[in-house]
Amino acid sequence: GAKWTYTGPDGEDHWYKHYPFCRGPFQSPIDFEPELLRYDPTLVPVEVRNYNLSSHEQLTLSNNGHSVQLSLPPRMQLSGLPHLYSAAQLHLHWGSPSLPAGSEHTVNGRRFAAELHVVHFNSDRYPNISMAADKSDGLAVLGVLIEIGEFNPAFNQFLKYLNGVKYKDQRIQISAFNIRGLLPAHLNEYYRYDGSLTTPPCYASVLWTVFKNPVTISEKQFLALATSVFSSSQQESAPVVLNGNYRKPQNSENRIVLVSFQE
Ligand SMILES: NS(=O)(=O)c1c(F)c(F)c(S(=O)(=O)CCO)c(N[C@H]2CCCc3ccccc32)c1F
Ligand SMILES: [Zn+2]
Repeated sequence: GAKWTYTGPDGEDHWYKHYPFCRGPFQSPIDFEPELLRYDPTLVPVEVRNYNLSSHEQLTLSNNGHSVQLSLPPRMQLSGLPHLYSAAQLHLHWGSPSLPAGSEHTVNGRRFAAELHVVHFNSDRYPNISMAADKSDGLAVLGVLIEIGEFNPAFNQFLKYLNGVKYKDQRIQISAFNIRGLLPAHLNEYYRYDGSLTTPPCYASVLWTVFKNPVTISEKQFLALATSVFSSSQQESAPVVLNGNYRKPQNSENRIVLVSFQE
């Protein structure tokens, strides 16, 4: 597809020119402002299956020029949602050293340092993510808000390999690890709403679950993420550092955000 970036002439305000859905309804991310929240006692804790991958297994870590992503096996599944969803990949959005606030979702206007997304597709209905990506009931993404604090050994299981994917289109095989360790301790408190991919093609195909409780990574881990990878390929003369790769909050259009917790 057409190239897109987070700033400049191909930045988010221009995405709609090649990707019309980016100007459509139900766009993500949004700001979780108090007036939109509605407690829903039927929201059960998210259940993850087979997230504890064996270190004998290998995963592909890659730099797609927009984020660093880790491929995930479809036997990793989500239950407790309207359908069974199988994992496809995880990736991150983060800020920059000068502006260490790069989460996509914000809470009452507060932007966190970074945000992890674990992308799943509706495996009750679709054979793979490509067939599911543009269907209204196609995807379910788990969002984990990240703030700077204690060192996080789980994130280091893939952050330690960033120098192997410095440039766009680089990919390496890494040892798998327990992906559950990247999520907050408790999966019972979350925001739930119908939204979209936060990158082109912006399909309104995502059931979002953003956990209320952030996780931490250390300042050093954040700086490694914010300074180690480039959106440019190795061949290009001028390296362009990849950071600030978050879309700004979209119009919530009076959408209700269900919450599984009471203040
Ligand atoms: N924030 S977000 O909305 O979760 C989100 C991203 F931000 C993001 F960059 C990606 S991407 O890395 O694939 C770059 C462009 O789509 C995805 N890809 C998903 C959805 C699109 C189809 C597809 C196919 C295979 C694997 C993953 C995906 C994405 F879902
Ligand atoms: Zn994302």
